[in-house]
Amino acid sequence: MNLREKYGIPANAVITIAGTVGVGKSTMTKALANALNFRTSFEKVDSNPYLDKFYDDFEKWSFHLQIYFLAERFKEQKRIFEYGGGFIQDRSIYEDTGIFAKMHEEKGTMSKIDYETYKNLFDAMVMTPYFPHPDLLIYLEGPIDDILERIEERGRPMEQQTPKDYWYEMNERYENWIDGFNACPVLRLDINDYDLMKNPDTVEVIVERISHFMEQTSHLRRK
Ligand SMILES: Nc1ncnc2c1ncn2[C@@H]1O[C@H](COP(=O)(O)OP(=O)(O)O)[C@@H](O)[C@H]1O
Ligand SMILES: Nc1ncnc2c1ncn2[C@H]1C[C@H](O)[C@@H](COP(=O)(O)O)O1
Repeated sequence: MNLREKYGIPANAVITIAGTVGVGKSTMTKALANALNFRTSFEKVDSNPYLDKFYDDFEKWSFHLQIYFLAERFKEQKRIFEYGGGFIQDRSIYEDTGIFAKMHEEKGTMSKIDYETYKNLFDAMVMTPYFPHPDLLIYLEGPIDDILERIEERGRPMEQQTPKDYWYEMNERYENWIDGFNACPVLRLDINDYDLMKNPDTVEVIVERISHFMEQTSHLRRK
């Protein structure tokens, strides 16, 4: 019996992993998909044609990048629901607008007109009764200094060259955003409560928590 069966997680569940850059979403996505025998939906970083340019010049490339991410995530969303679920998704579509686009608009590195155009498109595509929300959003959180260390260790040059204040501000925005998020049930996990790198078996504890949480919130989920 695999962990999904052992803990009664529905085979068609869609679980999305949210949290700031470097917190451990991809690592968690792989571990959970492996434990539950689910498919994965990853953000493509290396093949993103705008990301490097964006980090070089936020003002010039913010709009292009947001449109690119929106299209990519929407395609992934379609793929997930065409398979009938059974997916772990690395980052939710809600973070694009709730964190990134909003932050750049408020900092002045995305124009108000571009933001409005982007937001209208996002709302028309996503915030409709026809858009299926995930069954669960797992929010990863932890001390910002630990997260900065992880960004450093991972060593993506574009992120290394970005001032630390950018990551501090993003983390703060995440904490405020998650407190008001209500598109689907949220399970918050502290990154210091598990260590999937040193001890991969801790994934079972997380699966158990997911199972317990999904049982408690089953009345809130899509049928
Ligand atoms: N539990 C952990 N302990 C130590 N390092 C970790 C842990 N989880 C992830 N990492 C490391 O932190 C970095 C960022 O993790 P990643 O999963 O890529 O984050 P994200 O997808 O949220 O940006 C990677 O180098 C990864 O190996
Ligand atoms: N919507 C986004 N706008 C700007 N930058 C974004 C967006 N989504 C992801 N990113 C960036 C942040 C990181 O540099 C990479 C990958 O994110 P990660 O949290 O490491 O998976 O893309």
